Amino acid sequence: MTEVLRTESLARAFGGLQAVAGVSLSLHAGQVTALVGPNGAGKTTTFNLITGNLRADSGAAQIRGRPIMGMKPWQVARLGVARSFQDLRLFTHMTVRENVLAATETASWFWQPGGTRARAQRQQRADAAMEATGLTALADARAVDLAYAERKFLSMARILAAEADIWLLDEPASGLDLASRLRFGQLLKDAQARGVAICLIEHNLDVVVELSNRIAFLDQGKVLAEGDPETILRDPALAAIYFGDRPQEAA
Ligand SMILES: Nc1ncnc2c1ncn2[C@@H]1O[C@H](COP(=O)(O)OP(=O)(O)OP(=O)(O)O)[C@@H](O)[C@H]1O
Repeated sequence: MTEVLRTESLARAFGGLQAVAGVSLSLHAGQVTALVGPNGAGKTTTFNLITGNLRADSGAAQIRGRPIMGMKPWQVARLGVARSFQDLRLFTHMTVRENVLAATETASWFWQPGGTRARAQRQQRADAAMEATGLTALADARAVDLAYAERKFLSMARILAAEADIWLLDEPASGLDLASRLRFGQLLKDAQARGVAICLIEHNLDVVVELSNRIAFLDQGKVLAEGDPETILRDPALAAIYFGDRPQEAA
C-alpha cells in the first residue's frame, strides 16, 4: 500500500499546554484512517500542523517524500491535500455552485492560453461534485439558506471538486441523520476505491467502525495506539480514556 503522507514527531505547544506532543502518522492511498480520542487530544491541531494553518515547534511531515514543514496552506493544497473544518468555512453568501467552483481555483484564468478550456473543465468538475453530493437542484441556492446536512455535503462537494488525493476531514459526519450518513459513507467508499487517502476525525464510534480501516488513538497530544478498529475499540484502557474514566496517575 502506497504511503502518501507521513508525519514524524510533530509537536506544538500553546503557552504551557502541549497540544501535540510528538505525533507520527502515516496515510496510505485507498485507506481511511480515523483519528480518535477525547476532546482536546490534539486531533484538529494535528491537521492544522499538516496543512500549514499552524506552525509546528518541532517534527517533520512529508507528502510523497517531499518535506512540507513551513509551507503555506495553499502550497500544501497544491500537493493534493484537501481539508474540511468542523465549522465548515463555506462562503455563506455565495451560491452552492460558486462555493464549489471556488474550490477548483488552481486552474488557469480564461484569458491565459488554454484558459477557456480550463474554465469549461472547472465547470464540469463543479457539476460532477454537485451531482455526487446530491446538490445539483440547489446549485443556485445560497450556502446560508441550506439545511445543516446540505451544508455538510457542500463542504464535501468542495473537497471532491478540488480533486485532491489526500483528504483530511474534521468531523464530517457529525449531526447527520442516518440516511445522510449512509450517503456520506458511500462518498468515502467511492473515493477510497479511486485511491484517495482519507484521514477522518470522528467521535461517533459507529461511524468509525463503519468507515475506517485503521484507527490512530490520540490522547494528550500523543498517539497512544494504532491498529485496526476492532482491536483498538476493544481495548478497555483506551475505552476508559475515551469515555473520561481515566485511571489515576501514580503520584
Ligand atoms: N489556537 C489555540 N490556542 C490555544 N490553545 C489551543 C489552540 N488550539 C487548540 N488549543 C488547545 O489545544 C488542545 C488540543 O486541541 P485540539 O482542538 O487539537 O483537540 P481535539 O482533539 O481536536 O479536540 P475536539 O475533539 O474537542 O475537537 C486543547 O486543549 C485546545 O484547547
